[in-house]
Formats: sequence, C-alpha cells, structure tokens
Amino acid sequence: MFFLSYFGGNHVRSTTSYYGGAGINADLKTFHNQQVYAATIVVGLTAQNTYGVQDQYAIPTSFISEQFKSIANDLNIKAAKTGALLDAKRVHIVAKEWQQYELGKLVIDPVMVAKGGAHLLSDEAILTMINELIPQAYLITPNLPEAQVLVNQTIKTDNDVQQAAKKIQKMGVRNVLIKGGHRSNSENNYADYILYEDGSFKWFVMPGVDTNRTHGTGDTLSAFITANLAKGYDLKMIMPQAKKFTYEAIRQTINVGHGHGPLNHWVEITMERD
Ligand SMILES: Nc1ncnc2c1ncn2[C@@H]1O[C@H](COP(=O)(O)OP(=O)(O)O)[C@@H](O)[C@H]1O
Ligand SMILES: Cc1ncc(COP(=O)(O)O)c(N)n1
Repeated sequence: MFFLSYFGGNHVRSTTSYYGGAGINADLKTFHNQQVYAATIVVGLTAQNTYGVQDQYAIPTSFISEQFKSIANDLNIKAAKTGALLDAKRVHIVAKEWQQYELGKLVIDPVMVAKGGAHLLSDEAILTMINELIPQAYLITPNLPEAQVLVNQTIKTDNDVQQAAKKIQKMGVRNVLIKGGHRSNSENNYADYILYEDGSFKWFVMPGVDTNRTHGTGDTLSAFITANLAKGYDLKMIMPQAKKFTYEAIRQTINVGHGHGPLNHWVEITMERD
C-alpha cells in the first residue's frame, strides 16, 4: 500500500493485511493514535495472520491511479508513506502518480519480506524503486536486510551501516533511517541509525524486548514518523519519540494470535508528552 498524510491526519498506504497486525492496519492504528486523519490508497491485499502471508492480490494499476485522483482532488495531504508495493508495475504507477500530484513529504518503507518469509516486493521492483521512487522521497526506512539489497552489499558492522546509509542517500532521498531490529548486539540492544539531510547522524540504541510479538514494528515506526511530519514537526524532534512509541508498543504486549503477534497501538507516547 501507499499512505498519505493529511493535516491533523494523513497518509496513503500500500498493502493491507486483514488480521490487523501489520501493513495498513498497523499504519492506521498508529496514525489514529497520533491523532492525525488518515486516508489510504490500496496497492495490494494480503491474506495474512501471525503465522505469515497466505495469499496476495495486486490491485489493477488503473484502479491505483483512480484512488490517487480521488484523494488528490479532495484532501489536503501533508505527508504519506508507502508500504508493500508488490511489483515493478505498481512501484512505477505509485512513482508516476506521486510525481503528478506532489502530496507532501514522502516516506518510503521499502517492505520486501514479511516476518514469516513472504516476499512483498519482487526483485525487478527494487530497481524501479531505486530509479523512480527513492529520488522523490523525504525519508526511507529500510531494515537491515532491505538496506543490504538496496546497496547490494553485506552489512555487518556499525561502519557498514553508516556507509550503506550514505550510499542510499546518494540515490536521491533526503534522509535515511536504517532500522536495527535484525541485529542485536552482545548486550541485547538494538541500534537504529539515521543519516539526516544536513549530513549529521544519530544512533538510537534501545534494549531488546524478548518477544516474538514483533509483527508490524517497521510499519509502526515509519507511520509514527509520517504522522508527525504531517503535523509539521521536525524529523530530528520526531525520531526519539518514534523510537519510544515503537519500543513501548512492543514491550506492553497484547495477546493476539499464535505466531509473530502484533504490537500494542494503545500506548500513549506523543510529541507533546510521554
Ligand atoms: N525485539 C525488539 N525489541 C526492541 N525493539 C525492537 C525489537 N524488534 C524490533 N525493534 C525495533 O523496531 C523497529 C523496527 O525495526 P525492524 O524490526 O528492523 O523493522 P521491520 O519490521 O521493517 O523488519 C526498530 O526501531 C527496531 O529497533
Ligand atoms: C501487508 C504487509 N505490509 C508490511 C508487512 C511488514 O511487517 P513485518 O515486517 O513486521 O512482517 C507485512 N507483514 N504485511
């Protein structure tokens, strides 16, 4: 899906998952939590639960264009995020429509593989994303495996992470956040790294929560950021709260499903107070 952010609310998003834990559902819950209005442009559907993705269905590209037109002709969108875009045709149409309508700050969550292993972006789509979508983005939020695919290199050390972020920024995106959920260190900390457009950078290190209820962590983090960009907050102010929100949503577990369970989107972390 593809998400847009709209003042006092926002977003356009790409793929839905109907049990409610990841994809558009995690995004919408996060937007709602942050008190912004959310709109959606659906690019694909998944039959999905905490065990994995059982099936996928791609929305026809002409219908994706219709959704863009409907949103752009009515709503005052301030920021948007993408999610799983499935294939090259759909990445292309989203990139083309984004260019036409210019709907505010674009956050790309380059969802490639779901927890459980299902592929949500084809190999040929990655090149289309690099060539057509990434140069239009304000922020991209790859996890470590996605960053490795984007730069076509293995990422092991902190220095590798920093070099990869530089390489991704050179693709034309202003800010790069490489999420560390797939690489805990010997103290069981997870470190996320952000390279800002002014060349400054920051590591966000948080203790790892010992749980398999991590479905939708990346969606939640990037949706929190998008929601608060829509409200007009500066990215450097948003980042610590985005990390805190995601961490608390993982830590304060809810008991849903039997596999990779979803997060708790009722936690109360805002930009104004925590
Ligand atoms: N078990 C965990 N404990 C604490 N933080 C986590 C845990 N798993 C992921 N995170 C955090 O969740 C966010 C999403 O990261 P990640 O899981 O890498 O994204 P994705 O869902 O795209 O794979 C990051 O801020 C990461 O540090
Ligand atoms: C439709 C959709 N979008 C995104 C994700 C990624 O979430 P996760 O990496 O936590 O599985 C997903 N599983 N399904």
